[in-house]
Amino acid sequence: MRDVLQYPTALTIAGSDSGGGAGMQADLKTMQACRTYSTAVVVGLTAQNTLGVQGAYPTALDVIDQQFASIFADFDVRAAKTGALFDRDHVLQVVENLKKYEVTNLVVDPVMVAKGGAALLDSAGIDALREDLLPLATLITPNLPEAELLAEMPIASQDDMVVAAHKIMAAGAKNVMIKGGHGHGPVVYDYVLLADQVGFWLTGDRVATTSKHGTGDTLSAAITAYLAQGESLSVAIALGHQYMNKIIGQPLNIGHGHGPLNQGQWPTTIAQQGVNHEV
Ligand SMILES: Nc1ncnc2c1ncn2[C@@H]1O[C@H](COP(=O)(O)OP(=O)(O)OP(=O)(O)O)[C@@H](O)[C@H]1O
Ligand SMILES: Cc1ncc(CO)c(N)n1
Repeated sequence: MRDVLQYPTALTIAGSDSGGGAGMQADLKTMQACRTYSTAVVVGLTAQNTLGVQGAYPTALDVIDQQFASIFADFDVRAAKTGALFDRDHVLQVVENLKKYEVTNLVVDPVMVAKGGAALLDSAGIDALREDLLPLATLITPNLPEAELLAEMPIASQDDMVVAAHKIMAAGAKNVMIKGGHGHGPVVYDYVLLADQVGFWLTGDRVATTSKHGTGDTLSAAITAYLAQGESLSVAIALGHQYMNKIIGQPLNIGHGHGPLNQGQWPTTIAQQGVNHEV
Protein backbone atom coordinates (compact mmCIF):
# COMPACT_ATOMS: atom_id res chain seq x y z
CA MET A 1 0.00 0.00 0.00
CA ARG A 2 1.26 3.49 -0.72
CA ASP A 3 -0.07 6.92 0.09
CA VAL A 4 -1.25 8.90 -2.91
CA LEU A 5 -2.21 12.53 -2.63
CA GLN A 6 -5.16 13.23 -4.91
CA TYR A 7 -4.63 16.76 -6.20
CA PRO A 8 -7.00 18.26 -8.76
CA THR A 9 -5.51 20.35 -11.56
CA ALA A 10 -5.98 24.09 -11.94
CA LEU A 11 -4.57 26.68 -14.33
CA THR A 12 -3.03 30.08 -13.79
CA ILE A 13 -3.01 32.47 -16.74
CA ALA A 14 -0.73 35.25 -15.57
CA GLY A 15 2.54 37.11 -15.73
CA SER A 16 5.85 35.96 -14.29
CA ASP A 17 7.41 37.99 -11.45
CA SER A 18 11.19 37.56 -11.48
CA GLY A 19 11.18 38.56 -7.80
CA GLY A 20 9.13 35.46 -7.01
CA GLY A 21 6.58 37.15 -4.73
CA ALA A 22 3.62 38.01 -6.98
CA GLY A 23 2.07 36.94 -10.28
CA MET A 24 2.41 33.37 -11.44
CA GLN A 25 5.01 32.51 -8.82
CA ALA A 26 2.59 33.47 -6.04
CA ASP A 27 -0.16 31.48 -7.76
CA LEU A 28 1.89 28.30 -8.06
CA LYS A 29 3.06 28.41 -4.44
CA THR A 30 -0.47 29.10 -3.22
CA MET A 31 -2.04 26.32 -5.26
CA GLN A 32 0.53 23.86 -3.93
CA ALA A 33 -0.11 24.97 -0.33
CA CYS A 34 -3.85 24.59 -0.94
CA ARG A 35 -3.46 21.01 -2.22
CA THR A 36 -3.99 21.73 -5.91
CA TYR A 37 -1.68 21.10 -8.85
CA SER A 38 -1.42 24.06 -11.22
CA THR A 39 -0.55 24.34 -14.86
CA ALA A 40 0.51 27.76 -16.18
CA VAL A 41 0.00 29.92 -19.25
CA VAL A 42 2.66 32.64 -19.13
CA VAL A 43 1.04 35.74 -20.61
CA GLY A 44 4.15 37.84 -20.13
CA LEU A 45 7.41 38.26 -18.28
CA THR A 46 8.24 41.00 -15.85
CA ALA A 47 11.66 42.04 -14.65
CA GLN A 48 10.52 42.80 -11.11
CA ASN A 49 11.59 42.76 -7.48
CA THR A 50 10.15 43.96 -4.18
CA LEU A 51 11.08 47.55 -5.14
CA GLY A 52 9.10 47.70 -8.37
CA VAL A 53 8.69 46.57 -11.97
CA GLN A 54 11.73 47.31 -14.11
CA GLY A 55 10.37 45.84 -17.36
CA ALA A 56 7.29 44.09 -18.79
CA TYR A 57 7.39 41.85 -21.87
CA PRO A 58 4.13 40.26 -23.07
CA THR A 59 4.42 36.79 -24.60
CA ALA A 60 3.97 36.38 -28.40
CA LEU A 61 0.26 35.79 -29.05
CA ASP A 62 0.72 32.44 -30.83
CA VAL A 63 2.72 31.22 -27.84
CA ILE A 64 -0.36 31.84 -25.70
CA ASP A 65 -2.31 29.53 -28.03
CA GLN A 66 0.41 26.89 -27.90
CA GLN A 67 0.48 26.86 -24.12
CA PHE A 68 -3.32 26.44 -23.93
CA ALA A 69 -3.15 23.64 -26.54
CA SER A 70 -0.45 21.77 -24.62
CA ILE A 71 -2.28 22.06 -21.33
CA PHE A 72 -5.71 21.05 -22.62
CA ALA A 73 -4.28 18.12 -24.60
CA ASP A 74 -3.18 16.52 -21.34
CA PHE A 75 -4.74 17.90 -18.17
CA ASP A 76 -8.21 17.86 -16.68
CA VAL A 77 -8.35 21.51 -15.67
CA ARG A 78 -11.01 21.97 -12.99
CA ALA A 79 -10.61 25.70 -12.34
CA ALA A 80 -8.57 28.61 -13.67
CA LYS A 81 -7.57 32.14 -12.77
CA THR A 82 -6.25 35.12 -14.65
CA GLY A 83 -3.71 37.64 -13.38
CA ALA A 84 -1.70 40.29 -15.25
CA LEU A 85 -2.76 40.35 -18.92
CA PHE A 86 -0.82 43.45 -20.08
CA ASP A 87 -2.89 44.76 -23.01
CA ARG A 88 -6.01 44.40 -25.17
CA ASP A 89 -4.50 41.86 -27.59
CA HIS A 90 -3.45 39.58 -24.76
CA VAL A 91 -6.82 39.87 -23.01
CA LEU A 92 -8.59 38.93 -26.25
CA GLN A 93 -6.19 36.04 -26.98
CA VAL A 94 -6.83 34.64 -23.53
CA VAL A 95 -10.60 35.10 -23.95
CA GLU A 96 -10.51 33.19 -27.26
CA ASN A 97 -8.71 30.28 -25.61
CA LEU A 98 -10.99 30.26 -22.56
CA LYS A 99 -13.94 29.93 -24.93
CA LYS A 100 -12.24 27.35 -27.16
CA TYR A 101 -11.43 25.05 -24.24
CA GLU A 102 -14.73 25.81 -22.44
CA VAL A 103 -12.99 26.75 -19.22
CA THR A 104 -15.34 26.82 -16.25
CA ASN A 105 -14.75 27.90 -12.64
CA LEU A 106 -12.84 30.98 -13.78
CA VAL A 107 -11.58 33.52 -11.24
CA VAL A 108 -10.57 36.84 -12.81
CA ASP A 109 -8.19 38.92 -10.71
CA PRO A 110 -8.30 42.15 -12.72
CA VAL A 111 -4.66 43.06 -12.08
CA MET A 112 -4.03 46.59 -13.31
CA VAL A 113 -1.19 48.13 -11.30
CA ALA A 114 1.68 46.56 -9.32
CA LYS A 115 2.33 47.66 -5.70
CA GLY A 116 5.07 50.06 -6.80
CA GLY A 117 2.72 51.79 -9.30
CA ALA A 118 3.71 50.14 -12.61
CA ALA A 119 0.86 49.42 -15.04
CA LEU A 120 0.27 45.73 -15.74
CA LEU A 121 -2.76 46.34 -18.00
CA ASP A 122 -3.16 49.29 -20.37
CA SER A 123 -6.40 51.26 -20.72
CA ALA A 124 -7.55 49.43 -23.88
CA GLY A 125 -6.85 46.22 -21.97
CA ILE A 126 -9.11 47.38 -19.13
CA ASP A 127 -11.93 47.94 -21.66
CA ALA A 128 -11.38 44.46 -23.14
CA LEU A 129 -11.33 42.94 -19.66
CA ARG A 130 -14.65 44.60 -18.82
CA GLU A 131 -16.34 43.78 -22.12
CA ASP A 132 -14.93 40.40 -23.10
CA LEU A 133 -13.37 38.68 -20.08
CA LEU A 134 -15.76 39.73 -17.30
CA PRO A 135 -18.74 37.80 -18.76
CA LEU A 136 -16.71 34.55 -18.68
CA ALA A 137 -15.73 34.91 -15.02
CA THR A 138 -17.32 32.90 -12.25
CA LEU A 139 -15.83 35.43 -9.82
CA ILE A 140 -14.02 38.73 -10.24
CA THR A 141 -11.80 39.97 -7.38
CA PRO A 142 -10.93 43.67 -7.81
CA ASN A 143 -9.07 45.63 -5.14
CA LEU A 144 -10.45 49.08 -4.28
CA PRO A 145 -8.75 51.06 -7.11
CA GLU A 146 -9.67 48.34 -9.64
CA ALA A 147 -13.28 48.31 -8.38
CA GLU A 148 -13.42 52.11 -8.78
CA LEU A 149 -12.41 51.76 -12.43
CA LEU A 150 -14.73 48.83 -13.17
CA ALA A 151 -17.71 50.41 -11.40
CA GLU A 152 -16.82 53.90 -12.68
CA MET A 153 -17.32 55.50 -9.25
CA PRO A 154 -15.17 56.56 -6.31
CA ILE A 155 -15.21 54.23 -3.29
CA ALA A 156 -14.76 55.91 0.10
CA SER A 157 -16.89 53.77 2.42
CA GLN A 158 -18.33 50.31 2.96
CA ASP A 159 -21.63 51.54 1.52
CA ASP A 160 -19.74 52.54 -1.62
CA MET A 161 -18.23 49.04 -1.82
CA VAL A 162 -21.73 47.53 -1.85
CA VAL A 163 -22.91 49.91 -4.58
CA ALA A 164 -19.76 49.26 -6.63
CA ALA A 165 -20.21 45.48 -6.36
CA HIS A 166 -23.76 45.81 -7.73
CA LYS A 167 -22.49 48.01 -10.57
CA ILE A 168 -19.77 45.49 -11.47
CA MET A 169 -22.39 42.75 -11.44
CA ALA A 170 -24.63 44.86 -13.68
CA ALA A 171 -21.64 45.17 -16.05
CA GLY A 172 -21.69 41.39 -16.53
CA ALA A 173 -19.91 39.76 -13.60
CA LYS A 174 -21.64 36.71 -12.11
CA ASN A 175 -20.09 37.03 -8.64
CA VAL A 176 -17.97 39.84 -7.21
CA MET A 177 -15.48 40.11 -4.34
CA ILE A 178 -14.14 43.61 -3.64
CA LYS A 179 -10.96 43.41 -1.54
CA GLY A 180 -10.38 46.07 1.09
CA GLY A 181 -6.62 45.81 1.54
CA HIS A 182 -6.14 49.34 0.16
CA GLY A 183 -8.54 50.80 2.75
CA HIS A 184 -7.78 52.20 6.20
CA GLY A 185 -8.64 51.35 9.78
CA PRO A 186 -7.94 48.45 12.11
CA VAL A 187 -10.16 45.99 10.22
CA VAL A 188 -9.90 44.96 6.56
CA TYR A 189 -13.32 44.53 4.98
CA ASP A 190 -13.74 42.41 1.85
CA TYR A 191 -17.24 42.50 0.34
CA VAL A 192 -18.70 39.53 -1.54
CA LEU A 193 -21.80 39.76 -3.74
CA LEU A 194 -23.02 36.43 -5.05
CA ALA A 195 -25.13 35.80 -8.16
CA ASP A 196 -28.26 35.25 -6.08
CA GLN A 197 -27.83 38.84 -4.75
CA VAL A 198 -26.69 37.61 -1.33
CA GLY A 199 -23.95 39.91 -0.06
CA PHE A 200 -21.66 39.40 2.93
CA TRP A 201 -18.54 40.82 4.53
CA LEU A 202 -15.34 38.95 5.29
CA THR A 203 -13.17 40.67 7.85
CA GLY A 204 -9.68 40.36 9.25
CA ASP A 205 -7.48 42.40 11.57
CA ARG A 206 -5.43 44.82 9.47
CA VAL A 207 -1.83 43.67 9.85
CA ALA A 208 0.74 46.48 9.85
CA THR A 209 3.21 45.07 7.37
CA THR A 210 5.12 46.06 4.25
CA SER A 211 5.16 42.41 3.15
CA LYS A 212 2.08 42.54 0.96
CA HIS A 213 3.54 41.85 -2.47
CA GLY A 214 1.15 39.53 -4.29
CA THR A 215 -1.68 39.46 -1.74
CA GLY A 216 -4.36 39.70 -4.43
CA ASP A 217 -2.72 37.01 -6.57
CA THR A 218 -2.47 34.76 -3.55
CA LEU A 219 -6.10 35.20 -2.50
CA SER A 220 -7.46 34.54 -6.01
CA ALA A 221 -5.16 31.53 -6.44
CA ALA A 222 -6.38 30.05 -3.15
CA ILE A 223 -10.02 30.50 -4.18
CA THR A 224 -9.22 28.87 -7.54
CA ALA A 225 -7.53 25.94 -5.79
CA TYR A 226 -10.57 25.32 -3.65
CA LEU A 227 -12.88 25.58 -6.68
CA ALA A 228 -10.71 22.96 -8.40
CA GLN A 229 -11.28 20.75 -5.38
CA GLY A 230 -15.02 20.95 -5.99
CA GLU A 231 -15.92 23.36 -3.21
CA SER A 232 -18.87 25.67 -3.79
CA LEU A 233 -17.99 29.26 -4.60
CA SER A 234 -18.96 30.60 -1.17
CA VAL A 235 -16.92 27.92 0.61
CA ALA A 236 -13.95 28.47 -1.74
CA ILE A 237 -14.08 32.21 -1.00
CA ALA A 238 -14.29 31.62 2.75
CA LEU A 239 -11.37 29.16 2.70
CA GLY A 240 -9.29 31.49 0.50
CA HIS A 241 -9.94 34.36 2.90
CA GLN A 242 -9.07 32.17 5.89
CA TYR A 243 -5.80 31.23 4.18
CA MET A 244 -4.95 34.92 3.55
CA ASN A 245 -5.73 35.85 7.14
CA LYS A 246 -3.39 33.12 8.33
CA ILE A 247 -0.41 33.89 6.15
CA ILE A 248 -0.45 37.70 6.03
CA GLY A 249 0.79 38.02 9.59
CA GLN A 250 3.73 35.67 9.10
CA PRO A 251 5.67 37.00 6.10
CA LEU A 252 9.21 36.29 5.02
CA ASN A 253 11.74 39.03 5.63
CA ILE A 254 13.06 39.16 2.06
CA GLY A 255 13.93 42.05 -0.27
CA HIS A 256 14.18 45.80 0.38
CA GLY A 257 10.65 46.91 -0.58
CA HIS A 258 7.18 45.34 -0.58
CA GLY A 259 8.23 41.91 0.64
CA PRO A 260 6.70 38.56 -0.31
CA LEU A 261 4.27 36.43 1.65
CA ASN A 262 5.07 32.92 2.80
CA GLN A 263 2.41 30.96 0.93
CA GLY A 264 3.78 27.62 2.06
CA GLN A 265 2.67 27.54 5.67
CA TRP A 266 -0.72 25.94 5.10
CA PRO A 267 -1.65 23.24 5.72
CA THR A 268 1.14 22.38 8.09
CA THR A 269 0.96 18.61 8.30
CA ILE A 270 0.47 15.79 5.85
CA ALA A 271 -2.54 14.71 7.94
CA GLN A 272 -4.27 17.96 7.00
CA GLN A 273 -3.61 17.30 3.31
CA GLY A 274 -6.18 14.49 3.11
CA VAL A 275 -4.02 11.51 2.21
CA ASN A 276 -5.89 8.86 0.24
CA HIS A 277 -4.78 5.25 0.58
CA GLU A 278 -4.46 3.20 -2.59
CA VAL A 279 -3.49 -0.43 -2.81
N1 LIG B 1 -2.82 44.77 5.89
C1 LIG B 1 -3.63 43.72 5.74
N2 LIG B 1 -4.00 42.98 6.81
C2 LIG B 1 -4.81 41.91 6.67
N3 LIG B 1 -5.32 41.50 5.49
C3 LIG B 1 -5.00 42.19 4.39
C4 LIG B 1 -4.14 43.34 4.45
N4 LIG B 1 -3.97 43.82 3.19
C5 LIG B 1 -4.69 43.02 2.38
N5 LIG B 1 -5.31 42.05 3.09
C6 LIG B 1 -6.15 40.97 2.55
O1 LIG B 1 -5.45 40.44 1.44
C7 LIG B 1 -6.35 40.15 0.37
C8 LIG B 1 -5.89 40.92 -0.86
O2 LIG B 1 -6.31 42.27 -0.73
P1 LIG B 1 -5.61 43.50 -1.45
O3 LIG B 1 -6.61 44.59 -1.42
O4 LIG B 1 -4.28 43.75 -0.82
O5 LIG B 1 -5.38 42.93 -2.92
P2 LIG B 1 -4.50 43.51 -4.11
O6 LIG B 1 -4.34 44.99 -3.97
O7 LIG B 1 -5.11 43.02 -5.36
O8 LIG B 1 -3.08 42.84 -3.90
P3 LIG B 1 -1.78 42.87 -4.91
O9 LIG B 1 -1.96 44.03 -5.86
O10 LIG B 1 -0.61 43.00 -4.00
O11 LIG B 1 -1.77 41.56 -5.59
C9 LIG B 1 -7.75 40.54 0.88
O12 LIG B 1 -8.43 39.39 1.34
C10 LIG B 1 -7.46 41.49 2.00
O13 LIG B 1 -8.47 41.45 2.98
C1 LIG C 1 3.50 39.66 -12.89
C2 LIG C 1 2.69 40.30 -11.82
N1 LIG C 1 1.40 39.95 -11.70
C3 LIG C 1 0.63 40.50 -10.74
C4 LIG C 1 1.16 41.44 -9.88
C5 LIG C 1 0.26 42.08 -8.82
O1 LIG C 1 0.54 41.62 -7.58
C6 LIG C 1 2.53 41.77 -10.02
N2 LIG C 1 3.11 42.66 -9.18
N3 LIG C 1 3.25 41.19 -11.00
